[in-house]
Amino acid sequence: MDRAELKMKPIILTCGEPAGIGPELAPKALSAGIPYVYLGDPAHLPADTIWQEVEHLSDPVEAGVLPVLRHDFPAPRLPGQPDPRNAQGVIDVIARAVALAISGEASGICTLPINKQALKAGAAFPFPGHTEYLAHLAGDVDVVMMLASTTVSPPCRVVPATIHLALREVPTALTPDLIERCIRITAAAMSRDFGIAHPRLAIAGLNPHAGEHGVMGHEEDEWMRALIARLSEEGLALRGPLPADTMFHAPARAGYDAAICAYHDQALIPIKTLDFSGGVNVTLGLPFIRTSPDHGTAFDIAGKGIADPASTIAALKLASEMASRR
Ligand SMILES: NC(=O)C1=CN([C@@H]2O[C@H](COP(=O)(O)OP(=O)(O)OC[C@H]3O[C@@H](n4cnc5c(N)ncnc54)[C@H](O)[C@@H]3O)[C@@H](O)[C@H]2O)C=CC1
Ligand SMILES: NCC(=O)COP(=O)(O)O
Repeated sequence: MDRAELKMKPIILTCGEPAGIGPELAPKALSAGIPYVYLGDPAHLPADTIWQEVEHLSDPVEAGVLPVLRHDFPAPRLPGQPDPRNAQGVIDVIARAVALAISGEASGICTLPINKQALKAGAAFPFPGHTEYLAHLAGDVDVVMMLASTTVSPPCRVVPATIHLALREVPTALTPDLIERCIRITAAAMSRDFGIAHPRLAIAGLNPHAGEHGVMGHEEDEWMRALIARLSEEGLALRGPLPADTMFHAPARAGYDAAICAYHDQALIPIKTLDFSGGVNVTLGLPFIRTSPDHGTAFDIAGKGIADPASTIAALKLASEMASRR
């Protein structure tokens, strides 16, 4: 651990869905050597977890011990089977973590996965995911979701312009205004949080072959090219619209720092294929730092003790790097 990390305020690691693998990943990630405090119910942690309750985030805890800021839940943890009674607790933990980050007590938050369906069923959660809920908690700010690789070179960083949206709704939701906001937020965050002074962004087309000049779709010719040209004149380093199928292999990735994609799977398939265990989900545009592992609740393996903490460790490390840059 370097001096900056030693002095850094801890990151809050939110428990996420108790029935998922989150509570198993929390103690496993201690090996990263990053200061963090788990916010959740200690009764949900695996029985062999060595943990200590802290009242304040700055309370000292010995190495190898998981510091826990207690948040009691009404129901026990049944791996793989979310209990609707716990849904509101999951939501409240995220809000509590955000308050700690906004107040400056924590240097950022790293969220363990939630199960969108369980939160909707158990607490009528009105948001499709963390990203939208965090934007709301921060005062309805404009944010974008980025998934960033940490172990492949050249790096793979992708931004889905539309996020948790049915595919049939994408063409209507994908507007020049939306892509422009994604470009501006991403470019600013690449400079501020990733240390890339003049970020190069690639913009994927919506259609196969980026429309092939109207043969397979019209959005690229109707407005995407004009938007990219206008923003390029301002000095932004942009390329596109590019055919999405040929923009993610290594030589192509060497030509840009982040890709703005039209929809969820166009962005997430390449990164989860290239770097599932090292991928990190980052919300750009928030007034505080938020990262997350790139995977979900993995109910199929919850309780088996086999969940891989690599993505959580990568998420904690990235949050710590971002915090030291700020
Ligand atoms: N940031 C978040 O809160 C996220 C939440 N989700 C939610 O998670 C739920 C389940 O989503 P799925 O699409 O099934 O994706 P998933 O990532 O939970 O699981 C996909 C496959 O990957 C495996 N896997 C995932 N993480 C792993 C790990 N750390 N170690 C070993 N194997 C791992 C699982 O066992 C499963 O076979 C959904 O409700 C989804 O919305 C999904 C992605 C991110
Ligand atoms: N597929 C990515 C995902 O579901 C992450 O969503 P969020 O909870 O971070 O908004």
